Amino acid sequence: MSKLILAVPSKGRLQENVQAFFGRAGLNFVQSGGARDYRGAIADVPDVEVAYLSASDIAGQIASGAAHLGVTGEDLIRETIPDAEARVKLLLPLGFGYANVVVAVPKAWIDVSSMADLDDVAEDMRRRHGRRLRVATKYVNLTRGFFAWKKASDTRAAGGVSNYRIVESVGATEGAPAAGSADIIVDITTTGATLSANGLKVLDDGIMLKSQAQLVASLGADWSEEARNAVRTILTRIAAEARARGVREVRALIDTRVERLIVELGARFDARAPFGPPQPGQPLTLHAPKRAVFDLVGALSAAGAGSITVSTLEDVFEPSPPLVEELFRSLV
Ligand SMILES: Nc1ncnc2c1ncn2[C@@H]1O[C@H](COP(=O)(O)OP(=O)(O)OP(=O)(O)O)[C@@H](O)[C@H]1O
Ligand SMILES: O=P(O)(O)OC[C@H]1O[C@H](OP(=O)(O)OP(=O)(O)O)[C@H](O)[C@@H]1O
Ligand SMILES: [Mg+2]
Repeated sequence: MSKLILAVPSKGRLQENVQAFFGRAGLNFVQSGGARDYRGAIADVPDVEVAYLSASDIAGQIASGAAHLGVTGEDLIRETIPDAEARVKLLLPLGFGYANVVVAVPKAWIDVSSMADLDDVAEDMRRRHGRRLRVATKYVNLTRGFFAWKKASDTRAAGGVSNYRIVESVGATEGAPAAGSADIIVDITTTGATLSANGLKVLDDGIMLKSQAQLVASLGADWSEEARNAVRTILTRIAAEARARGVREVRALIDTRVERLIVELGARFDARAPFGPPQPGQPLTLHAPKRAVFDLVGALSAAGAGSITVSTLEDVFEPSPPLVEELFRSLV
């Protein structure tokens, strides 16, 4: 019997958000031992082992199949797993951990603002000084891919950045140009404060990836019966919470031709009547996308509704949530 391994960040900027995200879905982590125990469980969901790891280790464990399910940054997934499409399934973007992976050069390079300009600089260095442009980064694979892609898609015959070499950097990458160990960098940024403090600027077309935290599943893990049941429970709760966040419940007392009205409101506002037409004298219950709520209220008023209430919901359980179905389809 093999449990579902759920890998979550043990530290860093994603950790708190991840705990809160699972908490909202009614999935509460319990640590089995003391705070130094890096394994845990989820209260009331059997057959789950929670593994507390660093954000970059999570990408590796999902790739290898050591973990079934995890949360980490898309930047780390794309960097660590070259054939990501074949090995992992990105299930849900989580709306936190936003950051861009960017190409940044010294602000002092005033006439360099695009990748094409950068290529000119690189070419110049090679011709005049016989050396290659040095790029400090920990995103080695993403950088190689982006620089080659730029080359392929550039309309100029000699476009792209070809004459460069990567200087691997594990920390304080932004300091590399000032320290003289590289000419430019590729790194992750959110506010841009660190780049700015180091006298660097992002190239206009230098955004390589817009990243955020993702819920990901491993396609290569051992998907035992227990693991499948556990993931179904977890994803069903997550889907119910996510669905609830996007809709509002609208209730209104309507006395005429409710069936036709339901069809019409469905077409106009994507509103649904999860419990069908009400008994006479009872209010109609609709679920509608948050953004359509006030238009829907207007339409209900126009149709003669008396009082109308709008409420938020905690969870909306659907018979077979797409999140669950999609994962099971790709596991086969
Ligand atoms: N401003 C940011 N800088 C860096 N990472 C960010 C930022 N905002 C969100 N992230 C996301 O958080 C992930 C993990 O970053 P974090 O700094 O929390 O990990 P870490 O604890 O530093 O890990 P490691 O020790 O392996 O570097 C990043 O890969 C990225 O997806
Ligand atoms: O654009 P900003 O908002 O300034 O954020 C970007 C900085 O934050 C991250 O470092 P972090 O604080 O995670 O430290 P680390 O290098 O130890 O991971 C990242 O590596 C950048 O250095
Ligand atoms: Mg960090």
